[in-house]
Amino acid sequence: MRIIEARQLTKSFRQAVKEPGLKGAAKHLFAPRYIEKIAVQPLDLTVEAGETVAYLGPNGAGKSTTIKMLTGILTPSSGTISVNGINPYKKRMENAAQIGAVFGQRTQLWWDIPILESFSLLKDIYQIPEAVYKTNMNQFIELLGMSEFIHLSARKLSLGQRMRADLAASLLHNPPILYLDEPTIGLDVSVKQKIREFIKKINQEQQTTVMLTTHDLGDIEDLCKRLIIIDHGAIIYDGSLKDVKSNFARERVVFFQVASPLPALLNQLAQAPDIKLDIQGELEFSLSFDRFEYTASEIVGRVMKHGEVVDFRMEDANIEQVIKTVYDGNLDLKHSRPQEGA
Ligand SMILES: Nc1ncnc2c1ncn2[C@@H]1O[C@H](COP(=O)(O)OP(=O)(O)OP(=O)(O)O)[C@@H](O)[C@H]1O
Repeated sequence: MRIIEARQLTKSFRQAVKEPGLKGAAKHLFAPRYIEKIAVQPLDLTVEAGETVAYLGPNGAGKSTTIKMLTGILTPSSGTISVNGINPYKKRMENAAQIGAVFGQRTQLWWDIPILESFSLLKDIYQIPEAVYKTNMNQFIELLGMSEFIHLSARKLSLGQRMRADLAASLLHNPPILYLDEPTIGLDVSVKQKIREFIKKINQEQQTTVMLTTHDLGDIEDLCKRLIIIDHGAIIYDGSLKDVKSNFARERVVFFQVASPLPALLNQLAQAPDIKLDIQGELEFSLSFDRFEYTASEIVGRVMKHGEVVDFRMEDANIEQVIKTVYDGNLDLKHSRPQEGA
């Protein structure tokens, strides 16, 4: 079942153009100038119930704007959205009842009252039946290890404790959809693990649909079967973590062991601008190259023309580098192509 469906969704903002300094501010006051910033281009997005999706992209790509439209905080400039059959910006209250959301720095807990009382207020706001509330509370306190801080106010909690309390708060009303913004940022390894296990359990047991933004490869590997990458407001990739590597990992390294030194070849390669030579020993060296420019067999063939190759092995850029490239905004789409053979 399709739980989130957006068609040709766009969002533009009017941004003020101001010259720097006092003079610029004064000029803007009398003759304001604006440009239209397209944050989201016509975007089609479908998420099935029970999926866990990582929504990634560099700063300013349009992630928050999309999520804000899905949660009903922002009205789209054009296009349609249906979240569990509801138009989120027209029926904001109804939409709020069916989603949970944890947005990084902002908390939905009351700063100065004990967590337990915040939960109790949320129970009233969402009109959660007593039995559901009790079951969820007990389960969340245990799974997220919250018993030692449940009587403290949000103000007194560490970041990891507050994140756990926020996560629990967002799920008290059993929403079928959960939006998470950087759920493990700044947390230590054991808290990260707890949070990931909790999200996984909720997803598996209750079929909660999860959509999250994260810089953490561990979150993606542990939780998300599907990745959507957005850049300049448009979706540039939608698929698995494994396939993102074959689409975007550019660097490939081949390590060689040769029977005798190959000075002519090495001299020639040292001058090639697009192949990087790294000498490890008299008979061992590696060549790094762009796999969208060369195939590994071309590289191995070149070396074999000059002498006997005893052994060679290949390494691709790791997935961590690919995710870093996503966030640096350096994915080269022109050259991206499906997985090639060696
Ligand atoms: N309220 C606003 N007014 C004007 N421009 C905005 C507004 N909100 C977002 N933008 C612009 O829209 C573009 C997309 O921003 P958005 O916050 O969606 O990106 P993002 O992918 O979430 O980035 P980040 O990872 O930095 O949070 C940016 O160029 C941003 O400057």
